[in-house]
Amino acid sequence: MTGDSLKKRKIAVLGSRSVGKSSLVKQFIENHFVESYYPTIESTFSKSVTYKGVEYDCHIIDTAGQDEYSPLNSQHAIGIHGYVLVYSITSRNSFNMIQIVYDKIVDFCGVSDIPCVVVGSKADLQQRFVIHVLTATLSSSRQVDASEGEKLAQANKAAWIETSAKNAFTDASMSTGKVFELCLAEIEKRTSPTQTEPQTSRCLIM
Ligand SMILES: Nc1nc2c(ncn2[C@@H]2O[C@H](COP(=O)(O)OP(=O)(O)OP(=O)(O)O)[C@@H](O)[C@H]2O)c(=O)[nH]1
Repeated sequence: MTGDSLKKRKIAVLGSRSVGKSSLVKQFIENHFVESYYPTIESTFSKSVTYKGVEYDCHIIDTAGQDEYSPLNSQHAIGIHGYVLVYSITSRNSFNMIQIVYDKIVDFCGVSDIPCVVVGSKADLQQRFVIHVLTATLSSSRQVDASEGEKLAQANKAAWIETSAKNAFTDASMSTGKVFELCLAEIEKRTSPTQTEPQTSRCLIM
């Protein structure tokens, strides 16, 4: 298949600082995990992904961490087909940011329904809980229950998954590939077969 015949899909990865956005993307693209933390400015990666027998040329934009005051960068809204919104299961604040970011995208794009997957990252830290219980130290690292993540996603008609960039290799249920498959599924649900540009009702004055 030539590059031209691939379906291009642009996916933006957004969320608070240090939730593991870059680690998720790096694990998916390069199959490795880095323990050290280097704040991201912005990076774009490409990968060809086959989903339901169709090959997609995915451009994944790893963005800088957001807070409630960060304005949505227009480059993270215009021409974007789908979103991966990441919180860490160990940070309640990062979970609260998901609705804020989602609402900013909806406001900017002027459409009420955007293709989106909500991701609870660092799910391996939940396993540390078990170790703590066994050693009777009883301190959980989890601050956000899976059911809360699922409920938030449902309320916004988004997909939801928990994952771990750290354990993606050793635990298939934490695969980072599944995140991007879910995102493609959300995009395809809302895309007509002839449509190449993402849906937006925003009027732009150039
Ligand atoms: N235990 C664990 N640590 C993780 C995981 N993903 C990321 N981390 C760690 O969390 C820290 C932040 O990860 P990054 O991927 O740089 O986070 P980010 O969201 O891209 O951060 P910004 O660039 O500030 O937006 C790093 O020290 C990572 O090693 C994970 O799945 N499990």
